[in-house]
Amino acid sequence: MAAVLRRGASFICLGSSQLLSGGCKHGRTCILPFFSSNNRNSSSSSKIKVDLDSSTGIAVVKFQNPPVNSMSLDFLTEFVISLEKLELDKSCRGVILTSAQPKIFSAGLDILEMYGKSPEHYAEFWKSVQDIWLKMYGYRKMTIAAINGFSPAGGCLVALSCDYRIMADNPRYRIGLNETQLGIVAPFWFKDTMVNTVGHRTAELSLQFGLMYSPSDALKIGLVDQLVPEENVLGTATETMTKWLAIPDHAREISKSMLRKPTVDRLLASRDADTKNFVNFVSRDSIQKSLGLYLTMLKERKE
Ligand SMILES: CCCCC/C=C\C/C=C\C=C\CC(=O)SCCNC(=O)CCNC(=O)[C@H](O)C(C)(C)COP(=O)(O)OP(=O)(O)OC[C@H]1O[C@@H](n2cnc3c(N)ncnc32)[C@H](O)[C@@H]1OP(=O)(O)O
Repeated sequence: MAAVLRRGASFICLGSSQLLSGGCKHGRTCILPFFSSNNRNSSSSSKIKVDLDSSTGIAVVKFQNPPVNSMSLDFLTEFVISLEKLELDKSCRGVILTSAQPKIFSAGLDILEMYGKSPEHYAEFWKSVQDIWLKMYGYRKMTIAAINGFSPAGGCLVALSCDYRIMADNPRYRIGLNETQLGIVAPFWFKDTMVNTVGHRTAELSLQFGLMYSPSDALKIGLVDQLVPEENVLGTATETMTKWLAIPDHAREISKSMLRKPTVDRLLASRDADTKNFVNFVSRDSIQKSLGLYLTMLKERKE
């Protein structure tokens, strides 16, 4: 089991062979955070970097999983633990998600986690995908996606699960739920998240074609809320967060919950069936073949 080590203002999770303290979620052992007295608390595990400024209440969570921030099981586990920790931290009021990788927000789910593995592995992976969406879509604190690069499929879902989306105005970037182009199907909660953001008709076109939108088209359909020059993405996200934080937390939080809880509850009511569906679907020979061809296509593009 991969170790999650957070140094400085942080906590440490280790595999079961290195037990150090009481249990935490995800079957890992955690030493809970120790914060220094200054206003900035930084922590960096291998794939997620967290920088919390407790004087403003704003945390920046950076994806750092080169080359493309694909969401592997380890990435998702570290990501959900970071969000949980920030949700419990009273000095944090809002979270900005962005990427430490140039030109890529996230390439979405790690296709290698869905290819050539056992049914048990697919189930474990899918539960971690559900976990991150449930955490993000129902997150109590304000969230902004600062989308500084390509954002297909799972990357788009993460952005859609935030309260506000700011994207770099670079015409080369793309964002969208492109699952059908890989020969797979976005599950109902990906679809619900898209419908809740862009409306039913746009989602029909978007999901069936697996459309990837340029930043200006994404703005037109309401998939993102704002475009800014690439170098201003994080700065604008911080300014925007400051404006949102002028709203009393409890009022914003209850409003968000009223709007999103029914969507979250749909998955909570059928998590096991959804996992079984995924495992059956992804284990099919035809789906494995599609994913294999897509991986080959990604590699051959470079040659
Ligand atoms: C009815 C029942 C329904 C039940 C539900 C069933 C199924 C639902 C299933 C799944 C839902 C999945 C959602 C997803 O997120 S799938 C992932 C979709 N992602 C993509 O399509 C993105 C693919 N990648 C790209 O387009 C480009 O890589 C990108 C534009 C992001 C970056 O381009 P760039 O040129 O910079 O980099 P590359 O050279 O292409 O890539 C470098 C390296 O990384 C590998 N790679 C890229 N993306 C992924 C990925 N998502 N997973 C794993 N690996 C990835 C790529 O192959 C290169 O590898 P290498 O050649 O260096 O070894």
